[in-house]
Amino acid sequence: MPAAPLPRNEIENRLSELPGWTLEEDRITRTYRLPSHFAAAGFTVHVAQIQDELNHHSDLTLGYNTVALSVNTHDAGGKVTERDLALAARVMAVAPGHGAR
Ligand SMILES: C[C@H](O)[C@H](O)[C@H]1CNC2=NC(N)=NC(=O)C2=N1
Repeated sequence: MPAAPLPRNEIENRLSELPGWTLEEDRITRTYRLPSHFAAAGFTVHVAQIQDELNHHSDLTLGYNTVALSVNTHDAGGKVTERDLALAARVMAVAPGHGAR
């Protein structure tokens, strides 16, 4: 998958298809709220599995009942690329199954 930095307008356009995800200082971020701490921990493990599968890893933070992701592409100098958006889309697809919103 290409790891070329994307222009801001393209990122913003693509984020319109990723509800809740925002662009903050060359990172895309999203905080999910879960029904319980245990659900949040399980969601964290699932996200880690997806990240290893994609070989693309966010800063993944587990809170009491939240899971926060913040990601850009290190190999592209810390800029947002298709790889970040692909990760966000995969996470978005599995979130409902965990009760994450
Ligand atoms: C060697 C390994 O393939 C690279 O370091 C991978 C691992 N996970 C990664 N994660 C992120 N966010 N950006 C990268 O460029 C990246 N590269």
